[in-house]
Amino acid sequence: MPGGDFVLRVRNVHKRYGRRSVLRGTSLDLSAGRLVGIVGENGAGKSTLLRILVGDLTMDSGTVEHKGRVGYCPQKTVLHEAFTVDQHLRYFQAAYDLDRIDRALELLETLNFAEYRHQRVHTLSGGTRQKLNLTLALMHNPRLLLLDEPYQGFDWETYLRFWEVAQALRESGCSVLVVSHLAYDTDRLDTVYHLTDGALLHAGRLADNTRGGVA
Ligand SMILES: Nc1ncnc2c1ncn2[C@@H]1O[C@H](COP(=O)(O)OP(=O)(O)OP(=O)(O)O)[C@@H](O)[C@H]1O
Repeated sequence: MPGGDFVLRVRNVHKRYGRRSVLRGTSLDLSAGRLVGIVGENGAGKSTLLRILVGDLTMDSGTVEHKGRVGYCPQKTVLHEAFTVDQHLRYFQAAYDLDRIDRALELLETLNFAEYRHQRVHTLSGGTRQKLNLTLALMHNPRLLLLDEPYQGFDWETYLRFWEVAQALRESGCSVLVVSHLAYDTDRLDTVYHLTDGALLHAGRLADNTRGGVA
C-alpha cells in the first residue's frame, strides 16, 4: 500500500446476482493524484463494482473505505427531463451543500455547453446530457472521482477536453477512476486494470494472473 495517502481501499469484494457470481474477490488500492482505468468486456461487472464503491449497491462480502468527498458519474444519466441544466446545478448545489456553483459554470464553459444552461433536459442531445452528467459529478471538487463510461456520446473535441479535465484533476491531487469497455487511449492513464473473472488484474500482469492492484 503506497504510504498513508490512500483515497480508496477495496478488499476482497464479492457480489452475485442470484446464481451469477460477478465479483469474486475484487481488491484495489488507490492513492491521491492518480488516473486509473478499469477495462473489461460487456457484462464483466464494471458498473457493479462502481455502484458498490459509491454505496448504491450492497456487496455480499468484502470492505470498501474511502477518504474525502466522492464524485460519481453513473453510466446511465440520472437527470430530470423537465428540469433545465441550471436547475440541475441548483439542485446539486443544495445536495452538496455548496455556497457557490463557480466550478460547475467553469465546466459548462470547458465542455462547451454553456449555451444550453437554461434549456430543459428533454431538448438536449445525448452528448450534452452526458456533459451535464459529468459536471454534476465534478462540481463539488471531489477527492475521489468514479466515472462509468464518462465520454459516451462525446464528439472528438469534447473527448480531448475530457482528458484535459482529468489530467488537471489528477495534478490537483484528485484520484480519478475511469471505467470503460474499450481499452483505448490507455497511455493517458497511470495504471490500467482488467476486470476479468470477477477480479482486477493489472494490465501488465495479465500473463501471471496477479490479482488485486495498487495504484
Ligand atoms: N440487477 C441485476 N440483476 C441481475 N443481474 C444483473 C443485475 N445488474 C447486472 N447484472 C448482471 O451482472 C453482470 C455485470 O453487469 P455490469 O453492468 O456490472 O457489467 P459491465 O462490465 O458494467 O458491462 P457493460 O460494459 O456492458 O456496461 C452482467 O451479466 C449483468 O447482466
